[in-house]
Amino acid sequence: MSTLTLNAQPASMSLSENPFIGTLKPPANETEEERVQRARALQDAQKVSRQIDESLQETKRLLDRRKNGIRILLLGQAESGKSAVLKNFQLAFTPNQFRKERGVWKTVIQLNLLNSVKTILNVLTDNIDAQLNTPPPSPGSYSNSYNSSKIRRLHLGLSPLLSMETSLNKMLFTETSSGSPEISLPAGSKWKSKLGFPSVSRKSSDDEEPDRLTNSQNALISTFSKLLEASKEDISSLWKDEEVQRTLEEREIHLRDRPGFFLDDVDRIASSHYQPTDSDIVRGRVRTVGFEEYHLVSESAAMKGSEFYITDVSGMRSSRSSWVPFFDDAQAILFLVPLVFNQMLDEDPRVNRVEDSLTLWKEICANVLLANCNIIVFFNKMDILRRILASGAQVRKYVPSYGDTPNETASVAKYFKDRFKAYHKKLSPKPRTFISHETSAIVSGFL
Ligand SMILES: Nc1nc2c(ncn2[C@@H]2O[C@H](COP(=O)(O)OP(=O)(O)OP(=O)(O)O)[C@@H](O)[C@H]2O)c(=O)[nH]1
Ligand SMILES: [Mg+2]
Repeated sequence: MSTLTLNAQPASMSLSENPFIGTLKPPANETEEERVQRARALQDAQKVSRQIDESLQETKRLLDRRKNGIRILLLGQAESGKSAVLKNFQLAFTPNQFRKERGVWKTVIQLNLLNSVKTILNVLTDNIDAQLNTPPPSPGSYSNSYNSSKIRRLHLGLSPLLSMETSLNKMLFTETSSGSPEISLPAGSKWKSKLGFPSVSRKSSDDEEPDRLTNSQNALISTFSKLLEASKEDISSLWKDEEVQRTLEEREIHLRDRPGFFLDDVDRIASSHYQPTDSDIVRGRVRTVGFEEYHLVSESAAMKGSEFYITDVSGMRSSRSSWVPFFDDAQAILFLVPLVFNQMLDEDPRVNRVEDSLTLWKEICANVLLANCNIIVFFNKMDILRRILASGAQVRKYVPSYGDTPNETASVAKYFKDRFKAYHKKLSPKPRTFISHETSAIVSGFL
């Protein structure tokens, strides 16, 4: 480290030769008072010099330690599963630390659950509006069990919970510029500190420690949980209602494939005594804003002392230019590609998710800063791909070049793998091996 050796004082240099301290030499005709002042200034200067030396030593020690660790950068579009992979690393290498955070996920997961409820209510309300504006094809042909008065009653019943959800989101999370209804995480794990759990990340795009929640804010969280419990039956019957399921199907809204889906577990999650499981935490959705680096020191005896430095970033299109400073340091990049060929980007509903991943992939492959970096592709969300294909969706409808290739999981995965591999070969500045895995990052323990 040239800057370290340039700034450090050579051991052979005496204090009086030090140019910094040398300016404190006694002037001619110095009075006693001036001499005392100068001695004090000299002592202060020596103290500062020692502190600088110590901090340089500490920086060097940390840099050496970091060099021996495994430095991983997680990349991929928003919702590709980067934070889910990070949580899997935590679960695999630092399970005790991971489980200590269990409590802070309760509120997040309960808010995720309510987000799905809001989506259903919005769809039903839109549906009723549409029916009111269009006369039925034949009298009585709309037999909607969730008619407008039922929806209004449901809205009314859930309104204290919904308004409390708005307050909680404001209190704990960041509003995104995309206007997304999802909860967003202000630069990593700082929200966990708010909820009383000390941050474990090394550095992030927001290093300010937030204030802990006040008693009244904690009371709000606990009231929210109790209100949710009181609404459990309403939520459960809403989700199980056949008419609701049919409406969602007609509108092609597949809630199970969306981030933070917990409606199949209402009874368990909407209980005030609910404790999230490992799998719940991995599935919990909080959109990453900015970046955060996590330092993991393996807790297992087999890998004792192994260290990982994992950087998790936001995958939003508007955030991707801020990834570049991390390229220099990364030893390995895990590049997440969710194979959800029938989904569009939230940020731009005209852009297909897999096409966006391919565009991003080409840029990453061609980047000269990453010429020596190992890049591993995780073709993620394989469980969702299987569900999409089982529902009968045809790949060629969304990706015309797929043509008449069989519409089944293995063929679809191979087709996309071949495309990513071809660009990797064509665009890499130097030859390197293409490595990929098919993953479902919500399956805890997949690593
Ligand atoms: N079904 C399924 N869900 C997944 C999988 N991987 C991630 N998810 C879920 O998809 C959602 C988005 O995952 P995240 O890990 O938050 O995505 P991200 O890439 O960190 O997204 P940003 O922070 O917005 O950049 C979460 O609710 C995850 O639980 C998967 O393989 N299968
Ligand atoms: Mg994330």
